[in-house]
Amino acid sequence: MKPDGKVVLLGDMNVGKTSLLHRYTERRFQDTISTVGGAFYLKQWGPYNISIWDTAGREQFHGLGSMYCRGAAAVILTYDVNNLQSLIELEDRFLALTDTASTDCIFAIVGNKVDLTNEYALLLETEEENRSEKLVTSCISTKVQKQVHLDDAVALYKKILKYKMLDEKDVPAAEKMCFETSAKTGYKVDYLFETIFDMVVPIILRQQAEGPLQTVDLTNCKSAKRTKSGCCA
Ligand SMILES: Nc1nc2c(ncn2[C@@H]2O[C@H](COP(=O)(O)OP(=O)(O)OP(=O)(O)O)[C@@H](O)[C@H]2O)c(=O)[nH]1
Ligand SMILES: [Mg+2]
Repeated sequence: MKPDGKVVLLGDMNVGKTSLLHRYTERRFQDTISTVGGAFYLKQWGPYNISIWDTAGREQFHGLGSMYCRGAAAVILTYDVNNLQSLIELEDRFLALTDTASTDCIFAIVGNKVDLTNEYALLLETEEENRSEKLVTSCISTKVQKQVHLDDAVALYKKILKYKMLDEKDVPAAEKMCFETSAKTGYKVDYLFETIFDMVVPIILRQQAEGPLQTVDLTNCKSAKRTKSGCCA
């Protein structure tokens, strides 16, 4: 079955990409091993099949990233809120991989592992339905000061718009596209994926209306060759 649209998880090793996808698809947090290459999961969203690609953050698999991003309708750039370097890497190492994504690709920036921070209890307070969880987490004393703040993610989002030469007026607001999650507790994980799926639907419709041309690179190669020989003749 051919997926209608593609969502790609990118980010440094150990930030929790696989754990986020597991949490969403299997509804639990389990031990992971560092991803080799990449893997995808198919999600039925209304009448559409969306593939979610989990990629490897390790440097040695870096070359594969742009291949996974080809034609992507959304890219989820993931960092660890307790590791500033993981946010810096998104700009330095991962952003360029998204050059192969769809021209109207949506970008989300996700800070994972918020459960480890001392702000977590505060975040939960705003979430009425999580009152019981708050009691459990307040017993844990190993909380740390968050290293990366939402403002840093918002700043990166604005840099991405500049890099892509997009106008803030034409894309979803930075505040809407920067998320903080915990794959461990499930905090905001469904919200993240489902917000993205909803936003991907119009892109799927546009991709389908334009037909397969846009995603088949081979066609572009052929027409480029023809033009070249045309010039020589
Ligand atoms: N406390 C906490 N730990 C997490 C969370 N998400 C992931 N982890 C842990 O962080 C480690 C790395 O998680 P993975 O999901 O394998 O990370 P990844 O981004 O897929 O890493 P690569 O596949 O190497 O790119 C594992 O030990 C997870 O259990 C989270 O939200 N909170
Ligand atoms: Mg992984």
